[in-house]
Amino acid sequence: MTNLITVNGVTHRYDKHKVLEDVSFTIETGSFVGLVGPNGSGKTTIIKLILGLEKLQKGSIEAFGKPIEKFHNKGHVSFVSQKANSFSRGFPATAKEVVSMGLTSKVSLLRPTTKKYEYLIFEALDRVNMMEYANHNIGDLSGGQQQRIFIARAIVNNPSLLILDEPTVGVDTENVQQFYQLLSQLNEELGITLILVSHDIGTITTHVTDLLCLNKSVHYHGNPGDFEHMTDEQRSKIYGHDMHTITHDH
Ligand SMILES: Nc1ncnc2c1ncn2[C@@H]1O[C@H](COP(=O)(O)OP(=O)(O)OP(=O)(O)O)[C@@H](O)[C@H]1O
Repeated sequence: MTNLITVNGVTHRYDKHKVLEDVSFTIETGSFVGLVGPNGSGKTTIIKLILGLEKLQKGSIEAFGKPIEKFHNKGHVSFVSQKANSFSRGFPATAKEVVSMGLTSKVSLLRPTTKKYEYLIFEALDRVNMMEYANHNIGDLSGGQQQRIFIARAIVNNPSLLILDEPTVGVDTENVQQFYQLLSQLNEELGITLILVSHDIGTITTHVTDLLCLNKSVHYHGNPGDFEHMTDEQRSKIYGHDMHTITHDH
């Protein structure tokens, strides 16, 4: 397997507050990585650095074999944030239109959608089992259905890497398992490498291929099965209350 992302010795501060310290890890092509850690442990910060949304201060990051400073994301990397599913009822866009926004680099919103792009939009809707909701208003859908539409928007460009930040926030508990199954399908059938940022360490270990525990530094990176077989004491050393060393102030 090749490395899609290589993070090497990254340290990051907000003013004097050090939130990441000497963080190194690799994300292999085709893997499904669960990035977990307590509140304020630096998960969003490392994602922002990988996405080039935060300037690198110390260390290096390579994406697709290029230094992050020189990597131009032309649809290779897609991102779904936890805030994606906050559309209010009656928001004036259909599910189909929301998915088409994922194609904006290829197609102007002002031009009528061509047949080729329609096909891509319906293919993405089909992937997330939301074809029948194509013409529904996004605001009328449930949190879980909206999140599926945002996944469709994120995959319509055929990305190699999909990063999801707490995507199950707002998804009903009974639909969370189905949601994780959908992510596994995207990983296994479409070969999309996934990074799933989550607090939900108990549930995700059964779905991901790699577990990455971050709390300012990397506390565990490896097989989720090995992590599951550890004693509570071992786990809590890696991911427990004694790891809440960083205050959460946002
Ligand atoms: N732009 C910012 N300016 C100052 N401090 C920040 C900024 N963004 C994050 N922080 C602080 O940096 C620390 C790490 O935040 P980050 O959002 O990366 O953690 P997280 O693990 O994603 O947290 P959560 O799980 O709560 O989303 C926190 O203490 C946070 O308050």
